[in-house]
Amino acid sequence: MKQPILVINCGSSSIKFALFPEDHCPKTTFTGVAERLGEDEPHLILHGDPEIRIDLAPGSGHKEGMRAFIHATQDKLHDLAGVGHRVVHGGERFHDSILLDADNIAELETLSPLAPLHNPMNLTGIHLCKELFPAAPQVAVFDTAFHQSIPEQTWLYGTPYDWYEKAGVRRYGFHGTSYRYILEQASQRLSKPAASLNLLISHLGNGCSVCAVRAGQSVDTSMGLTPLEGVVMGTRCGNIDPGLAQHMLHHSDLSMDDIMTALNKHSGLKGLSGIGNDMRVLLESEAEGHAGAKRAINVFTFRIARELAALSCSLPHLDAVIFTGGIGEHASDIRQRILAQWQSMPFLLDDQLNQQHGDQQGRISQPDTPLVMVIPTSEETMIANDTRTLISQ
Ligand SMILES: Nc1ncnc2c1ncn2[C@@H]1O[C@H](COP(=O)(O)OP(=O)(O)O)[C@@H](O)[C@H]1O
Ligand SMILES: CC(=O)OP(=O)(O)O
Ligand SMILES: [Mg+2]
Repeated sequence: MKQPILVINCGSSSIKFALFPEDHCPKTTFTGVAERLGEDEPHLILHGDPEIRIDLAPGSGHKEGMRAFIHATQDKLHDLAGVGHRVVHGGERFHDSILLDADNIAELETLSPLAPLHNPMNLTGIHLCKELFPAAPQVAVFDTAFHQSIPEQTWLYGTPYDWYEKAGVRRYGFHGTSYRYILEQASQRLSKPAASLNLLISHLGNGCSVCAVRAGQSVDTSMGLTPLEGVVMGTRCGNIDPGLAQHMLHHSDLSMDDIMTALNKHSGLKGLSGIGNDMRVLLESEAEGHAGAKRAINVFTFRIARELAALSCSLPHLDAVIFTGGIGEHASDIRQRILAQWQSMPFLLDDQLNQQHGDQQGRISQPDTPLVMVIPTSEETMIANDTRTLISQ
């Protein structure tokens, strides 16, 4: 094989790895995932036939997961043409994907407090690859880049304006690489130019957000200054009253740091259910009558419906609602319950198509009702494409 491109997609609790051929080809040659990092039973899965599972030492985090992947696949990682990294927060400084150098890596370090569950891990990957593959150029692809088109009235908070001027307090939005991929896919599947499409896209993974795309551009999204704002997620609370933090400071023995950790890591589906953040487990538990699982799923689906309805405010009309991400792609019951919670819209799903996660085009709705689609995302494909483009310039 010619020189491959390695893609590293560091999420909050997982790392997805993919190896792509250097020439233009959307197919991966190899993929793997490190999961449950920093939690119980962290492990690495190398996809293929047979699939290989490697258990990591208890307490292993992103660095250990990445080292284990590179160790287990070193025979495939010779002569890399380049490495593409997902970087979640690009702040106001990075509007597009970049070739990494010492200066912009130093600038990236300053953005870590704005995405504490992500950017430090993204930088871990960048530093490790620099050490292990010193000859390979590295590229950063930002979640925030797709949301540069959001208008000021939407990205400003109602806080004192000098907080924005002095401290960069504004809404940025995330999961943009996924939204960019879904927009391209929707354009192909609907045979319409991307610039003509008005969409609501729901990226439901461990982190969850929704995005309004008007005429092919992001015009609103649910995440804000950090990936904590918006809908209820796996372990994150989503929108809350900021007064809640002071209330908890006075009515518990928690410090501000403890409260932030709770809002980021012990809230959402995990905090509401008391079981965990894995939607598969929650659906099974709910079916067995677990009250916490039912409560968590009800709050989760309602908050997503509410946010979708709020974002529809920016669209002249709606061409399609699209579900993606681990939950959006695989949990038919969750999709159905979200749409049922949006009472003013006449959504009508085709049960069979919903169960099978869409027809060839991805459609799950009945004819002559608002179009609803399921499209599997691939942030890795977008990262590989941008890496190819930047390293060949
Ligand atoms: N078959 C399934 N049914 C329901 N939920 C699923 C299924 N497969 C994956 N999920 C859920 O998807 C979520 C993880 O999504 P993913 O997009 O892989 O996350 P990440 O944010 O780490 O990239 C988990 O809540 C997981 O339970
Ligand atoms: C931005 C974000 O929440 O990413 P993830 O879903 O990978 O945690
Ligand atoms: Mg993700």
